[in-house]
Amino acid sequence: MELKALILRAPGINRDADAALACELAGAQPERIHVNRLIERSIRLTDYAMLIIPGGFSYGDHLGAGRLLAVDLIHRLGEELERFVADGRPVIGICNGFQVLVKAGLLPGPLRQSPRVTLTTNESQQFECRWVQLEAVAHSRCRFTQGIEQPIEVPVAHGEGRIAVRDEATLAELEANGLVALRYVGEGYPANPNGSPHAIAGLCNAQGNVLGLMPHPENAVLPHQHPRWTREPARREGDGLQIFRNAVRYAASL
Ligand SMILES: NC(=O)CC[C@H](N)C(=O)O
Repeated sequence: MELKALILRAPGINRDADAALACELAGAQPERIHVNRLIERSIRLTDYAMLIIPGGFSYGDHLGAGRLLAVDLIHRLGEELERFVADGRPVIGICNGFQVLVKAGLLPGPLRQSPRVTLTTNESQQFECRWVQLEAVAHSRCRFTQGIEQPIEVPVAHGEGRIAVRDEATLAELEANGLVALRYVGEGYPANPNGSPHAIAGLCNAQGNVLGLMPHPENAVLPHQHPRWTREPARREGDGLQIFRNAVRYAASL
């Protein structure tokens, strides 16, 4: 069965082709769709099995990374998106896409509750661009990190990747409810590139079907994307592909 993945495009989004390749390698059929096509209803979100919001600099990161695209999503596509999520369909926001999901209130959710989590400027006060190690949190509710038992290597490239929470209780709640999906491996900077508390790299919603992460698994799908691919034993594929494969498998099971 053909499983269609909607890869959202918007002004300034620039990793849509990478996300499309990752979906294709994972067995889905990606379509890169501009947000305006959804807003004018010439294309329906509900015709797709999964949604990917890729990385980039949507609307030039004005008013804070992800903020303006989040406004589009809440105010012009809110109901459709809410239904999509409630139906349990996979939504993955990568880097700028994660920022969009958080600023739209879809992560950690529930939508329309006053936001207690945001993403803000890296502690280093600079854009961080390098490969990092990630671990999947064992007891997380996330559907797409299941079975990832070894640390994985993927790149990061962001200026506003630090999780900020309203209070300690919020952080404790994220942990206790299994909403922390991924962490950076290693103590402090530079292993944790942005200074997020508890080294959080990715969050999911309570249903586990919405994942947002700062690193870029879509740029770690082919063996030769890895920086040591000529020096280390042959890799069959990039570590990031597991996340997309899990999402496709889960979407197919719905
Ligand atoms: N690669 C990205 O998606 C970057 C996200 C955002 N523009 C930032 O700098 O934080």
